[in-house]
Amino acid sequence: MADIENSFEFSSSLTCTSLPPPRTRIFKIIVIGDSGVGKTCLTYRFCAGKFPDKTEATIGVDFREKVIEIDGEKIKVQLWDTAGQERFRKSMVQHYYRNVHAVVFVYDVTNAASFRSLPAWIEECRQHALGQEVPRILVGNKCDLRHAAQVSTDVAQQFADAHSMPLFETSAKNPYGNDNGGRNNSDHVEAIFMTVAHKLKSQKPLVLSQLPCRSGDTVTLRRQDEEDRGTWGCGWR
Ligand SMILES: Nc1nc2c(ncn2[C@@H]2O[C@H](COP(=O)(O)OP(=O)(O)OP(=O)(O)O)[C@@H](O)[C@H]2O)c(=O)[nH]1
Ligand SMILES: [Mg+2]
Repeated sequence: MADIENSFEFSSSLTCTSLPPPRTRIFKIIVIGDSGVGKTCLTYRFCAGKFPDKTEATIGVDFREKVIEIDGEKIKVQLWDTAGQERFRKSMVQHYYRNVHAVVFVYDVTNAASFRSLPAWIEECRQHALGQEVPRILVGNKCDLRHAAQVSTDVAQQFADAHSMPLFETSAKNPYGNDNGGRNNSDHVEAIFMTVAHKLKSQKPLVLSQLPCRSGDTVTLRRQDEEDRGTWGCGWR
């Protein structure tokens, strides 16, 4: 864990004599929700492009990364796939919420209890001082099992509206949703995470303030948001 946390540290200077090495912004997105809702499958689907053959309950947290390109900038989307089971998460929880850029709440459309748990997950975010400026989205997973749905889109949409979150319904297994009465109304997993990344990029444009320098001098690179309110926590590699 220490290594991962250290990797977020921002190297604040470079010399003028050499070109700056290419840096990649990292967007840390945590994925939370009850055990079994499909967090591992969703993150795997986005990063590996397929549904995993088999999953086991996540212990602590798993990390998955994917480099995407938006408007010519390469961005590393780092998904923190957290454990839904309390016994597998309690020692790790404080690490999840450090320097988070966005939160994805997941419920299972075929499991009403997982939907009813959402206020508790939102409360956990609040307890870890996650500000309102951190984008949140709500994802109803397993839409391929639409025939077994226990949570209607209308009810989920009302909840999402009440918490100012966009709602996406999807299936990590079959993003095209051909078991939903013939309609193709699932959001694509890829599109969901790309939407979050676009939002983060537009919210936090990269602004470098560079002091005048002579050859060999050290210049300071500062992110706009660091100037705004300390550090936003966006890592670089
Ligand atoms: N039909 C269907 N099954 C899914 C889907 N996503 C996940 N599953 C199944 O749901 C079960 C749980 O999926 P996981 O991704 O391991 O769930 P999780 O939220 O990571 O669970 P924890 O790690 O315990 O928190 C597995 O058997 C998956 O195969 C989906 O979109 N459709
Ligand atoms: Mg898991």
